[in-house]
Amino acid sequence: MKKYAIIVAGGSGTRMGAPMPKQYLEIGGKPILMHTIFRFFEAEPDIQLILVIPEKDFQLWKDLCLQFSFTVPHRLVSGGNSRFQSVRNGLDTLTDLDGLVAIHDGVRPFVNVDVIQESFEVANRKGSAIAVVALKDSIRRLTDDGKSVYQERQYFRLVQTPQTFQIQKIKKAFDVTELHTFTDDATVYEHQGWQVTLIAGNLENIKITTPEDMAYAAYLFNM
Ligand SMILES: Nc1ccn([C@@H]2O[C@H](COP(=O)(O)OP(=O)(O)OP(=O)(O)O)[C@@H](O)[C@H]2O)c(=O)n1
Ligand SMILES: C[C@](O)(CO)[C@H](O)COP(=O)(O)O
Repeated sequence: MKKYAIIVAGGSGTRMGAPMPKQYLEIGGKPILMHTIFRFFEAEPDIQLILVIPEKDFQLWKDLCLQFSFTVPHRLVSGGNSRFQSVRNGLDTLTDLDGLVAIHDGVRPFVNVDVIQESFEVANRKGSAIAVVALKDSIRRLTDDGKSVYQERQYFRLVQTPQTFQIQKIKKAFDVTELHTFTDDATVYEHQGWQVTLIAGNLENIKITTPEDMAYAAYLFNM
């Protein structure tokens, strides 16, 4: 069973507000994206890696690979205007319908190797494997009339990536879905009437989003 990973990094990082898209910012002296790609290579050395970035950044990325002597094999695919479209562009390049694909945010460099391996193992058996973590805080739901309602947190999970699937199914789900407002791949899959399987993610697997996350990421890197 062949394994693929689509690393989506086609965003512009508006919430980070940095001079360049956050996926190219450095942690521990190396661009975030290189740490992320390396985790997948470490977990599955035979994996086929697909990196989705804006076409205008292809040269920048190639220059960074030279500058940092980054030699993990991967191929580049052009990003789209939304995360959904970037994932779809990556999936469109996959022809091996019998394989498995992990879809992962380029800005989650602290994913555990164990989580990646388990996601492939579970997706092979069940069709999908979605990394999630339990909440530590209490939560409340806001209502339209300006109030809030207590929620039982044991029924909730924070959803991370990787989200790993049998290629045939996730390709079909993305092909037939016209609504592009889904915020993750599990929801696109589920929209076909297929139930997703959850696996335990790791708490450090944060999505680097805002400037405070950079300081926390530096701390996690040095742990
Ligand atoms: N058109 C897009 C938008 C997002 N992403 C990727 O999806 C992941 C999660 O998105 P997010 O954290 O929201 O990244 P940005 O869109 O860059 O951030 P922002 O919303 O602050 O602009 C990131 O790795 C991002 O690069 C993508 O591949 N293509
Ligand atoms: C896919 C994701 O990281 C799961 O938590 C999240 O939905 C991405 O959201 P974003 O708003 O595109 O960053």
